[in-house]
Amino acid sequence: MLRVGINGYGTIGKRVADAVSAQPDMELCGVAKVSPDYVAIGAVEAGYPLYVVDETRIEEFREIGVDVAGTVDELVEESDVVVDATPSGIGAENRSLYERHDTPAIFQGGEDATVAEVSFNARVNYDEAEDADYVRVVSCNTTGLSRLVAPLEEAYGIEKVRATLVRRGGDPNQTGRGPINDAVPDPVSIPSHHGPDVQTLFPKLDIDTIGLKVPTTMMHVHAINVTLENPPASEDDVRDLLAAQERTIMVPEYARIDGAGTLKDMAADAGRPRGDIWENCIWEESVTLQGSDLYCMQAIHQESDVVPENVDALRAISGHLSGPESRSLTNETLGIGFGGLRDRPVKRLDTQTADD
Ligand SMILES: NC(=O)C1=CN([C@@H]2O[C@H](COP(=O)(O)OP(=O)(O)OC[C@H]3O[C@@H](n4cnc5c(N)ncnc54)[C@H](O)[C@@H]3O)[C@@H](O)[C@H]2O)C=CC1
Ligand SMILES: O=C(OP(=O)(O)O)[C@H](O)COP(=O)(O)O
Repeated sequence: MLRVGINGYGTIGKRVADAVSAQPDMELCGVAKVSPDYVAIGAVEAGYPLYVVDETRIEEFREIGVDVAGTVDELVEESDVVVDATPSGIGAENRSLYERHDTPAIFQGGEDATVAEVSFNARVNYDEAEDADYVRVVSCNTTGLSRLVAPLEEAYGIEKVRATLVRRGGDPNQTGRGPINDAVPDPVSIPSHHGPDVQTLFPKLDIDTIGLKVPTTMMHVHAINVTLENPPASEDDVRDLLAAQERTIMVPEYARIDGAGTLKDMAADAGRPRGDIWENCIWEESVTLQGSDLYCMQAIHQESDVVPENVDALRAISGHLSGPESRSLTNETLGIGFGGLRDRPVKRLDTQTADD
């Protein structure tokens, strides 16, 4: 049984805690939190031992009826591996804490690549994490790009990737975030951090990324052009290749899903926890081949696509299951593969009787 501690219990931390709890080979030792608030109450209601980051605030937790199991130091000592899901930059500061206890750690994509020995995606380089003590799961957009690049690179070879990332302005609970009524180049300089980040997984890949932020909390949306070295005969071959990927959903035209909002609505209807969508959602109609240029658009749920990657990173770093075994166990326990759509035929609306 792998004993896992979560340091930083926010958007990513609470989802990883739930995912770890669902694994038959893992035990959640507890979660560490800074402030006594509704999220702390939720952790205790979920039955997770709660540890405090700042010892002087223990009484504040007790005042709102939250039992404290100990300090973050104790959590790190008790854990075989820690998932650090603290805000960008704090993870790097925490590395000395993990070193002091000789506890391996998984960091998140908000940290620089230098925080860990390996930047990680379960589909791309699971085996590289096996000898590491410190691993970084790449950011949500980078995870989404890498899941798309991996099968295309293997099947056709890639000459060049150009991707425009329309990034959600903030998460639903980030009330202080903007933009409110704007579309903001972010960053205005090119490339955004995502291209170099994808290269931490694919060092030889030629990729340019451009980012901008828009006022939505739903999902990120990517518009992507990949120049293939050996393009297939038809774009249906690409659709079939992408449909066969474990953490990809092809969104068919007949489902009439016209945007990120409808995807989120479907996830809620399907009863997914928090309306999460762990998979890349690629609009089937957007997959277009013009000579060797492939185009497509995909939506990435920023709050959840890295969650299965964290679970696999935990197994990779502890070395007790192979990549395929870990991915398949993670997919099965979380329910990855979207209810109604995952196993449906790839089919265009114009081949059906239009009733609309
Ligand atoms: N939210 C997103 O869309 C995604 C975030 N990430 C990355 O995941 C990491 C965490 O991001 P979020 O979960 O969004 O942040 P968040 O702000 O929702 O959660 C971070 C939590 O850590 C706590 N915290 C702050 N300082 C701490 C400390 N010293 N020790 C322990 N806990 C501390 C905060 O109070 C908060 O509860 C970042 O590196 C981010 O870039 C990666 C993919 C997607
Ligand atoms: O990892 C993320 O995005 P990113 O891949 O654009 O860095 C998350 O959506 C967090 O992004 P944020 O830095 O806008 O909070």
